[in-house]
Amino acid sequence: MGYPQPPLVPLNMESISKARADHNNGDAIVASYSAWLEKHPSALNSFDQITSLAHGKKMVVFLDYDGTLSPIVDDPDQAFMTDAMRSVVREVGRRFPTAIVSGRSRDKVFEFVKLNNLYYAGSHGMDISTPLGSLKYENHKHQTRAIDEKGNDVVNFRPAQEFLPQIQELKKVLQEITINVEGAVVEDNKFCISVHFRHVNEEVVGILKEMVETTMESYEGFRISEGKKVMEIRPTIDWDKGRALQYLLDNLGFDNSSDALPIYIGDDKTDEDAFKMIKRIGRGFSVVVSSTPKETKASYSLRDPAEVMSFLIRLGKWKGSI
Ligand SMILES: O=P(O)(O)OC[C@H]1O[C@H](O[C@H]2O[C@H](CO)[C@@H](O)[C@H](O)[C@H]2O)[C@H](O)[C@@H](O)[C@@H]1O
Repeated sequence: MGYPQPPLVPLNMESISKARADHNNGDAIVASYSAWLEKHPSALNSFDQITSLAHGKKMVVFLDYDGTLSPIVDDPDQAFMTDAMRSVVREVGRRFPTAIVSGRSRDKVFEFVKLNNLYYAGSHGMDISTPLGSLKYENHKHQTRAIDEKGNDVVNFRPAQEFLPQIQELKKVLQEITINVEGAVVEDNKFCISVHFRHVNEEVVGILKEMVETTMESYEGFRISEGKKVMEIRPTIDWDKGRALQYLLDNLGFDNSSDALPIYIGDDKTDEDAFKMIKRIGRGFSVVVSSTPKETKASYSLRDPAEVMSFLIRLGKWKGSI
């Protein structure tokens, strides 16, 4: 008795050449990613090299949130990190000074991460809160003492504070002009605003961008940068994620700052400012999270949040073993 035969699929020249093209395209993508990896080697494969350079130094860990600790998802309000990732970050925070540096408002990113043993820099670094007594300099012009929601004495660093009334007004204007653009979402990130277009019809995205750009022409002192299907609007002050990294690094009270070695992991354009800062200060490690080749100043790479988690697990174990 013979085995049942699969139905015969009729092949034509068109389907054969499409399959060949897909195959060749796949090969080309793999080849270009491999070429990119030569320039930005995997931080996992380079782990021993990283830790040997970090030996005897005080490593300080900086982590972006969206696309780094949580995968990019359709709804910004649902960008949860897994409990497993949270445990790993908690462990890292126990072993190294660790900061979350996000474009989100500080409150919102804290709601996602929910860890008390970390530092938080929200609004692209324009909102940093640190426990009173933890900083070397507590008389910076943008610092104010406050009591946080949990009743702790903290030092808030908010270099864009004076822009707050304008940002609130801007939020309302942006909500009004985008109200009829199906899928557009305006997100309040306290010292900056995100206009999301992930769910806007592709043919309308250009019009939306133009509307936002035209509106912003009447608001001096603001800039627009573009992230993943999002326009990020923030005050044009000399402050970004790189400056936030520098502020924390200089201020966390390391006796000899040349011993402090930053490692920054992030996936988006605004993280490039932190990669540039690491280059400028001439020590530390910059790691871009990307599964496709892209222009970056980062030295190392990781493909996705799953690889970020594997890397952080190894980092924690390494510190525990020395
Ligand atoms: O600095 P980050 O922590 O990476 O924040 C950058 C932006 O992240 C969020 O938007 C991005 O992630 C969303 C959830 O995965 C996704 O839906 C959206 O398309 C992405 O652009 C956040 O909502 C923005 O406000 C941040 O500016």
